Amino acid sequence: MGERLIELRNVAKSYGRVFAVGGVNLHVDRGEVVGLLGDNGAGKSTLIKMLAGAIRPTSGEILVRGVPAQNWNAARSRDAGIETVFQDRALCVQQSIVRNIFMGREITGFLGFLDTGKEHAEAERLMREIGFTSKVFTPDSIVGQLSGGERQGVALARAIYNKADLIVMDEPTTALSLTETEKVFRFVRTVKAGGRSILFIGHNIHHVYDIADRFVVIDRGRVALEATKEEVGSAQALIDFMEHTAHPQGAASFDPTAALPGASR
Ligand SMILES: Nc1ncnc2c1ncn2[C@@H]1O[C@H](COP(=O)(O)OP(=O)(O)OP(=O)(O)O)[C@@H](O)[C@H]1O
Repeated sequence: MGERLIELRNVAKSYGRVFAVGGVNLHVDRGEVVGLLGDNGAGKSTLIKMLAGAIRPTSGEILVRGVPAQNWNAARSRDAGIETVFQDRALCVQQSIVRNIFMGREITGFLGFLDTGKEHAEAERLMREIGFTSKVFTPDSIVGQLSGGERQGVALARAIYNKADLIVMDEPTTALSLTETEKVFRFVRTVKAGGRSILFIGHNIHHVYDIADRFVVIDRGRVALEATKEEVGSAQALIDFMEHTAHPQGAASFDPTAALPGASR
């Protein structure tokens, strides 16, 4: 098992009397891809916002490499090597690829002036590293002219430039074509091969099953299942489990281990 990069321990978040997340344990180790699944409103976004330091847990602990984090916020999350690629990808569509990659962390040279030559060379290196190359676009191409999958590439290049150890991808394949989804998968595999970790949030269970090593299913703010791919055995078993958790009357008589060949819990 790789180093424990991040751990949420018994973390809860409430808004007034509404519990968005109630007492969740979740961890990501180095070099693994964890799939985070759950219905609409299950609490996935709340969890990743807490990881990103965008919101604070109401209770519970966040541990970074085994050490409890103090005063957790967005800057500390970034410093801890966590980058979140949100659903809208938070890119400036009127700007070039190179400007988007280095936004807020520009490469400067003598007297603090922007070193555009170095930025271009570094952008090309990053794009090669994640297999994001093309005869059509260059680092100067405008992001608004790129496809959804290519925009994901820009967001990932930025995360890699920022030396993220954990990249949180919020529904990265939603609204992508098959070819583009395959590109995103290729990025994920390259990132993993480089020893980084991914937390992959998705609604398409087949996509998440294909790419993840371990799965965490959230249901109404709680962990309904945590299992490795080996334990789960098939995408269909995961679908069956999720259908039962979404229908509580079925869940009462549903034994997840029966639906998950090889499951140990
Ligand atoms: N700022 C907020 N104020 C009040 N309730 C909130 C707030 N943010 C989230 N919630 C509630 O918390 C619950 C979990 O929401 P969350 O957005 O985390 O779910 P999700 O799993 O990401 O859903 P989706 O897949 O639809 O994006 C929902 O019931 C939601 O209405």
